[in-house]
Amino acid sequence: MSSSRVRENRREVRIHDSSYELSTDLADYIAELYESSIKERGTFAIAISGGSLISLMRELLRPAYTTTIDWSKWCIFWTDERVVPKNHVDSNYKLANDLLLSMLPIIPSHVHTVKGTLSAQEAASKYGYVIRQLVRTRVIKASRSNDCPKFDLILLDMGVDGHVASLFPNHPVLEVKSEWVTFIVDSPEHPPERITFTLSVINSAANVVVVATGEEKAQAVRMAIDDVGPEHPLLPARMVQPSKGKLVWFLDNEAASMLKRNS
Ligand SMILES: O=C1O[C@H](COP(=O)(O)O)[C@@H](O)[C@H](O)[C@H]1O
Repeated sequence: MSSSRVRENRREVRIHDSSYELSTDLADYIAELYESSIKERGTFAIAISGGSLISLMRELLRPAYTTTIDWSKWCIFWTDERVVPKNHVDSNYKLANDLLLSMLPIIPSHVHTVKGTLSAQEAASKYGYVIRQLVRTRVIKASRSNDCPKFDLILLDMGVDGHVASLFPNHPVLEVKSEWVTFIVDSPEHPPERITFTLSVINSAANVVVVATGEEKAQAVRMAIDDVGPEHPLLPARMVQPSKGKLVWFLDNEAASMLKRNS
């Protein structure tokens, strides 16, 4: 059992030998951030993504966490959602609910889902409004340097092409700075209609985690972390650079296999 960590400024890269070790470390890290948020302000505002992240988070279902965490303090949001009904197989909410949330005593009104029955534009605007209200009532902190929400933790799962949330490489959505939540109707990956946090919101968080596992993600991990490939300047994973917060990458050996420090 081994793992390695490289820290520089406010970025850390954790590389694990197995997905079991990765998920254990991830659960410990989430629990640590939960504790410090509770001490600081009594609430934990966490935004989750879809994809393989959710299976990796299932370590939180172990009694070590279920019995020690006060789940009533958790407020859950989505970094992105596909514009489909909540019971649709493509729904990020359904994935998280089926594999994780339904097994935890989280207060239903603290689970802030996206209305997938509206148009993408309406769903994004409504979700932005919900977040605005919760910033006003201090459920979510506000950033001091801009007017953005400052989530206690944003959990991203990087796709093979280097996308995070529903921010895709070289897509005009990467330029949206004035909105907190925006929408796309031409996602390169199915389904086409999605809503997503903008980079402004992601980079205003107090803590951001990016998870990537598997050899097929190694190239994008290299481009994002080693900052190579100037031919792809608009790689979303590389654009995740919290302005004041901390960024931690959680990788397995396969995803880390092309990193400079690994060769
Ligand atoms: O479409 C999406 O994909 C990513 C990554 O998914 P994976 O299957 O490559 O792990 C996900 O994090 C994002 O939230 C989602 O909407």
